[in-house]
Amino acid sequence: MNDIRRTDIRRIVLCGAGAVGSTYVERLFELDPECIAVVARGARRADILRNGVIVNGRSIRVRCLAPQGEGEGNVHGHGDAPGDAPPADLVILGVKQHHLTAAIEDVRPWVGERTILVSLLNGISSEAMLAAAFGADKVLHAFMVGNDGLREGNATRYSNFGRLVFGAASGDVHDPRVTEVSALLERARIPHEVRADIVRALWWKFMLNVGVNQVSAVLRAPYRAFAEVVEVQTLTRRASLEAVAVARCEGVNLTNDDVDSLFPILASLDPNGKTSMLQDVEAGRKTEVEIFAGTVIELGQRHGVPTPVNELLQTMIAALERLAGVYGRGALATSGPRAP
Ligand SMILES: NC(=O)C1=CN([C@@H]2O[C@H](COP(=O)(O)OP(=O)(O)OC[C@H]3O[C@@H](n4cnc5c(N)ncnc54)[C@H](OP(=O)(O)O)[C@@H]3O)[C@@H](O)[C@H]2O)C=CC1
Ligand SMILES: CC(C)(CO)C(=O)C(=O)O
Repeated sequence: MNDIRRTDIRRIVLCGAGAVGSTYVERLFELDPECIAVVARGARRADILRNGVIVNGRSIRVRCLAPQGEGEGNVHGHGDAPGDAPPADLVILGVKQHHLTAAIEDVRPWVGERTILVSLLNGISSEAMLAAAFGADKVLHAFMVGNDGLREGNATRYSNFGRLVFGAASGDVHDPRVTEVSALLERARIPHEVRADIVRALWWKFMLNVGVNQVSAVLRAPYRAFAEVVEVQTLTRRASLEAVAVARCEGVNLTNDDVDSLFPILASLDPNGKTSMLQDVEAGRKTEVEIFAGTVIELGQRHGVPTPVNELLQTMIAALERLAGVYGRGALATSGPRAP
């Protein structure tokens, strides 16, 4: 399928150095400061140029590339403009879903014929968006599991890196792109797992996020609550079971046992850590509810499957977003979890 001659991955461009993306910047910069650069414009770019990417209290002075329209007359001066560099061997996307369309345009100058694209985004749609923009032959399917990154302002803290689960949609674990990315992750000490059933695995992560992220957001529940509070578990199960039901209608063989498998994963995370969606709610940011409840509801309508729990969660999360807009994020802040 892929007749382009492949060599080691040496040039990596990352767009979206937040809770998850910044942990890749950290590991890749440790491997070789020259191999990794981030792409950012405007205030994000100014912040990275001024402070670096901050992970576990350390400022990483990673190179910051300027997207199209940003380099020319750039007040900060020392970034690289799109024309300056050859295409990347690997482009990693670490933005939220609602920023993906803009991020795709921002990384476009660094995508060449042999570039591989990997999305760290949750949900089941980012790979299709990348494939539509750049061609399916460039995209590997991927997701993160077991990481507990917490972003405060522009700094990220984590205690568990987690692992990148990835593979080719074809299921070929010997696909040259898979082999190349595996070799890079090995060198950079980034835990990873190659899966032949990556499409099903991606849906499994989607099912997890539909339950865990949304319930955490409406109940302000840190990870420990999923082990300690039976009602939190019940609500999570009910939301995730609706994702299982629509997945099965789409020909993806998730089962009710898959829902049980998500709880041990949460038990391995920082007990006081928070899902990305709870972090968004507390920071007064837009959430990714459209790719979780929104997708379950849409697929439910298509297949005649009732999705009442996700409908309620969607309404509650939309209300939280509007409340933050109307009253300010202070009205929604919590003082953090209390130990039992
Ligand atoms: N946090 C977690 O534990 C996990 C998150 N995920 C998934 O990973 C994805 C990212 O989540 P997370 O890391 O939490 O999100 P964050 O909001 O912490 O990070 C996203 C980063 O991308 C930046 N960004 C957005 N658009 C651009 C752009 N065009 N150019 C450059 N930078 C940009 C944002 O800047 P700004 O803040 O200024 O908008 C922010 O720094 C989501 O899909 C999430 O569901 C998956 C597994 C775990
Ligand atoms: C699994 C979990 C909850 C943490 O890694 C996640 O994917 C998220 O916070 O978005």
